[in-house]
Amino acid sequence: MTSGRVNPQFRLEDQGIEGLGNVYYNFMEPALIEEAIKRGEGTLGNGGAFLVTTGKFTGRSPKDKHVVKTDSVADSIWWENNAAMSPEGFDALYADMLEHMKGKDYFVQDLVGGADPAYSINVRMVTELAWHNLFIRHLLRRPDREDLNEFVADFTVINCPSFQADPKKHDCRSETVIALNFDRKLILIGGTEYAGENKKSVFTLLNYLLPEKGVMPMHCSANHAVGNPVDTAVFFGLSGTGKTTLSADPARVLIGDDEHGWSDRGTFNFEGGCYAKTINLNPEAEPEIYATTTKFATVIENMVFDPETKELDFDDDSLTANMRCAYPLEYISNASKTAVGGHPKNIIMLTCDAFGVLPPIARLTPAQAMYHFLSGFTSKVAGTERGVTEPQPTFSTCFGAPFMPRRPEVYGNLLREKIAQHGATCWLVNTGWTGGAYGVGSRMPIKATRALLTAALDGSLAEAEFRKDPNFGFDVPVSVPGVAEVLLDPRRTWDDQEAFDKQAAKLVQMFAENFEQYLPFIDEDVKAVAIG
Ligand SMILES: Nc1ncnc2c1ncn2[C@@H]1O[C@H](COP(=O)(O)OP(=O)(O)O)[C@@H](O)[C@H]1O
Ligand SMILES: C=C(OP(=O)(O)O)C(=O)O
Ligand SMILES: [Mn+2]
Repeated sequence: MTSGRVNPQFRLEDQGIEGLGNVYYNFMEPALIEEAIKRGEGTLGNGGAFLVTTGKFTGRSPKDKHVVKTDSVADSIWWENNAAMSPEGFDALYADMLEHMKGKDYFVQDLVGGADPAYSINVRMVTELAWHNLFIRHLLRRPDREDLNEFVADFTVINCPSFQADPKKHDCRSETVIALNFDRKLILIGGTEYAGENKKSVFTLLNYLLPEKGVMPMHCSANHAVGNPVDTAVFFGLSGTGKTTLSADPARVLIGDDEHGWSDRGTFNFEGGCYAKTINLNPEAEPEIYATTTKFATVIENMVFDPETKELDFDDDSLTANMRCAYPLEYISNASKTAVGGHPKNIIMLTCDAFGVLPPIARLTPAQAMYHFLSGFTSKVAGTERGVTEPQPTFSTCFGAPFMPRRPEVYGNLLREKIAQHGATCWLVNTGWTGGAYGVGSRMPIKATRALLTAALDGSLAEAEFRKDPNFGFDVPVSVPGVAEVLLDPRRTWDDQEAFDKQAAKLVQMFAENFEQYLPFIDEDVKAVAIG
């Protein structure tokens, strides 16, 4: 039996996917929740939120993600960063997955990635879980209902958590698999229930496709000034650095919280929703995101709650530190209706420095911006990736290495050209530790980060007095209204200043060692600002 709305010429059977049980096409939120509850996938929460747990996998499995090594992509994929799968392995994987799917019910959402129609792709998401269908309906962009009658997918994603891959037969690493095949226009996901794999696999796809069209794909959030989309800011950052938190600024219009493109026409969100961390979510510091946790159909993933009152416990990380809520963009009251913005006037590179060495804000020259973009220094926070249980320093190039199929210089050069063309001002913002490293100091207060960002974005910070940082060579403001002066100089926040100097020297050394790999590819002016 099939139900729902679908292009009669583009059913799963037309794609060669046959023999399934019931197929539910493009169900809307209430019907998806009914189906999910019927199947015991989760329970209803306050305000009609939907509460789920995901079992063993509560974060991404980057090591289980593979790109299929077909002739057409063999020369353009950065294989040192993307595990290969043979075309034969993929064909066997696909055949076995289709066999496994036989007789089972599936949910289909026909969606769009990219708010600018000039650069968007149609994505069909086929999911075993009704709530995954709800999740991805929030996260990607929903076409008008009437347009579904003509929808044809450019790419299809099949997500089947109950399927277990066979490393020998399928040329993968474990029973969990995420396999991207650019020739077959297919992404197969098996053996994990973590919802983030759905959205990040589409992101990876766009990161491959868009550079060929001259569009810079970015792991960043974005917002613009009220009434003035030309005044756009983007916030690059690896998971946990504050993209979602800091872009939801009540004084600005939210374009999106995670993935954007920068074309000759300006910036555009790839997505139509947000995926926020809820650990220690505080209604005073983050009221907009907090409010979404009791809105209809918001997906609450891996949060502990009181079975009687369904009150969520924001401090209980016993299931994972990576507990999340997923909601459509419009649940943030000041979100953009179009999800597009201008050319970024300001580019913020967020880092979460668990060493407590980097200043809370620094102004970067274009060459320094390129240096930090390629370096991508931050700490992985607990939970988002399997096996990470406390902050772990890492260099994740382009602030998103797990999602970058091409070589870093492809993205670096594109960004460089666009910064030069549009004269964007670049900043490095540390949302990590102050007053000592992780274990001694504490996380930068959100209020201070917000005040610094406000000053950077409204132009007042440009007027401040700056000092040159002795370790990194960038400009650091000496004082900013509304922020304790001592915070601006990390060395002064440490009790033991010699210990700071040692830690700083160690970090400079780490930067230098990591950057060696980029030296053959970069311009002289970037080489000149390379530290260490
Ligand atoms: N100074 C700060 N700036 C931004 N986030 C902070 C800060 N201090 C603590 N946090 C917390 O860090 C986390 C940042 O996560 P999030 O915004 O979801 O990052 P991302 O979207 O980049 O993955 C949130 O849980 C937020 O409450
Ligand atoms: C969903 C994710 O993104 P982020 O933490 O950047 O919001 C993720 O990394 O799994
Ligand atoms: Mn985020």
